[in-house]
Amino acid sequence: MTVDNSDFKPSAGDRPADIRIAIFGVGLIGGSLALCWKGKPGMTIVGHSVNPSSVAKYLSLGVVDEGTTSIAEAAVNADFIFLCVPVGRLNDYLDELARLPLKAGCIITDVGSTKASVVAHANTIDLGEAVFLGGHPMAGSERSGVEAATIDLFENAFYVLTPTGDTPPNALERMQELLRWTRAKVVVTDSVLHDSIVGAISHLPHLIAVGLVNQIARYNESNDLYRSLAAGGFRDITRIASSDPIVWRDILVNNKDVLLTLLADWKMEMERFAELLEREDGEGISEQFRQANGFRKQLPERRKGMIHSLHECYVDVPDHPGVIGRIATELGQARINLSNLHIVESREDVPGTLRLSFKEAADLEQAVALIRGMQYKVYF
Ligand SMILES: NC(=O)c1ccc[n+]([C@@H]2O[C@H](COP(=O)([O-])OP(=O)(O)OC[C@H]3O[C@@H](n4cnc5c(N)ncnc54)[C@H](O)[C@@H]3O)[C@@H](O)[C@H]2O)c1
Ligand SMILES: O=C(O)C(=O)C[C@]1(C(=O)O)C=C[C@@H](O)C=C1
Repeated sequence: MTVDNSDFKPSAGDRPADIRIAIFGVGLIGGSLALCWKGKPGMTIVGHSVNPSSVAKYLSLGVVDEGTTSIAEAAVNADFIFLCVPVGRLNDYLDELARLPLKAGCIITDVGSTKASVVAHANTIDLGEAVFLGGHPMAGSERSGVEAATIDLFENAFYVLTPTGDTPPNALERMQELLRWTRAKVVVTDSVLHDSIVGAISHLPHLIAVGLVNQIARYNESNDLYRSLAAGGFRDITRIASSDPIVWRDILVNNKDVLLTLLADWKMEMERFAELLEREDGEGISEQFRQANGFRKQLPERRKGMIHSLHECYVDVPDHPGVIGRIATELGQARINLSNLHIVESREDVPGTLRLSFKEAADLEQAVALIRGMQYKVYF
């Protein structure tokens, strides 16, 4: 079942009853969730960290309304508790919460990248009048920490919930209602199935990316050209290798059994390629690419922002200060109505790419001519 909140437009009629949301671990995910609810009528966000300086940072950044290092102070009066810590800590937090007099009907949830173990553990403890409902937003970044949090991180992404047969329907409804503010699409599935699927589309890619980077790093010990010449292809496939080591240690160890099966399949996939290369089977190799191209084209396009323009172009821009401003200024002076500008890639010493969106085809045509006149490469 999927509930699409991507067109959610908060209005007076959506004013929630006064609710208190406790977020344990206000990092990338916890902080981005906090930003979705911060300042909304009737909502109070309490941030928890074991580290007092982290609590101070959450407050100084204005991501939460209140902050504490006390689990009890954060949790006791909460209507919702989001556990946004590494998955290796989830069971400990659940055990701590089980010892507290939580509010009747309090929904405890997590955002962990694995679900089966935390859902199973929650089923073995007495949470009193509180309820556990596993959750996992299928959105994130290789960056971490509250500084990386953004309000639109979950927009148009899928947010997985993993209720069990014991989950009260009302709890699922209340959670879906709260998650409307993230503008994510809520999807409900089984926790074990979740770990098999997410293991394949998320955990295995992270493991492969890290292995590839470390393989090239070893080659680079003999010649620094490996690092110097690494361009878009290597950077694209290895972006996620920069993810947090502790967060990913926990994810991979927690999903070990699934990953060992996936790795066996991956080795067979690589063996298949090796055989094609051994035989110099060009057609076989091309077919592998055709199959991959075909499947990848079916991946859902995830758009953020309200404008879904049909008229877009891409511009390669050198990494010089002010380039983006110059292009926007030239378009403005030509009175071309630019509806959206998205920086697709922008990193040091790597050319950036802009995606320019227009509501009208005529605006796109004018813009392409103008930008090409500025000697930038424009493509579609
Ligand atoms: N990074 C992603 O793309 C992503 C996406 C979806 C879900 N998740 C899940 O979200 C959770 C948090 O990941 P994140 O990316 O926000 O990481 P993060 O490092 O940005 O935030 C983790 C938070 O947990 C706290 N923390 C770390 N170690 C702790 C410990 N031992 N005890 C108590 N608190 C601790 C940190 O202070 C921080 O506030 C993880 O369970 C992860 O699997 C991550
Ligand atoms: O967007 C990224 O960089 C992510 O890695 C997010 C990503 C993934 O796509 O694998 C990573 C971990 C999550 O649990 C969910 C999604």
